[in-house]
Amino acid sequence: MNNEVISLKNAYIYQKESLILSDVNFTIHKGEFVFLIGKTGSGKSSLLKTLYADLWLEKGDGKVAGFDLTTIKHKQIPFLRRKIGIVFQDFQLLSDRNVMANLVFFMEAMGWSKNNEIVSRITEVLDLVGLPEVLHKMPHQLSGGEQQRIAIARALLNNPDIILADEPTGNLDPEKSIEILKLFFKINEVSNTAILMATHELDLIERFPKRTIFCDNGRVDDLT
Ligand SMILES: Nc1ncnc2c1ncn2[C@@H]1O[C@H](COP(=O)(O)OP(=O)(O)OP(=O)(O)O)[C@@H](O)[C@H]1O
Repeated sequence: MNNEVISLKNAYIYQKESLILSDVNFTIHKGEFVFLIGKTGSGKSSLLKTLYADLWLEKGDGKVAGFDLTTIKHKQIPFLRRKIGIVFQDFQLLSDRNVMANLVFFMEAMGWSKNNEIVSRITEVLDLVGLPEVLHKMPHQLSGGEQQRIAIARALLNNPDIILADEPTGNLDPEKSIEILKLFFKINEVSNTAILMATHELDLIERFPKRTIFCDNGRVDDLT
């Protein structure tokens, strides 16, 4: 059985006409945890955006969760996104509604319709991120670390094949960053979801060594 969730072969990553990364080659399998490191501006976000089809893969081959990035049609992108959980640095919760309404909004957009299934999945993911009691809180009533946990819960709702996390600890202090990283390790272990986490915080990687892919000078090296 092919258990690849990401595969890039001779891929070239562009932002409009600018070539950002050349000849990118790596594969990530189901259940792997991988760091994506590189300085600011080295192309980590551009690479992740290509993986969730926010940028087109114009040259080379790429597959994510069974979708071919070179031939994917616009109308298939929501189906690709259902197989990927995306976590951003700035959490991106809807500030005008509570945690429950944030998660319900996302699930309805993703096609969930049965109330009992929605409620039971929300309970499961909030338990998994260690925040079962915050359903009725507004985002501004939560700390940064808690908001990021809710964003991670949201990313887990569809039981994705992989989570793509773009600097998820970038807005958090060192102690909270480690808590979030440990939460990703737990999710990776418990649900066997692959995780690709972009960071420029080398101290995190030194402390918790894992497979690491490195963006530098327009190239990507698999350091493992
Ligand atoms: N929307 C855009 N249009 C044109 N160029 C862009 C765009 N977004 C990013 N770039 C350029 O692409 C290059 C890579 O940026 P990218 O954001 O992918 O790097 P990064 O490693 O994620 O950095 P950071 O950690 O600061 O987000 C940079 O030179 C940046 O200026």
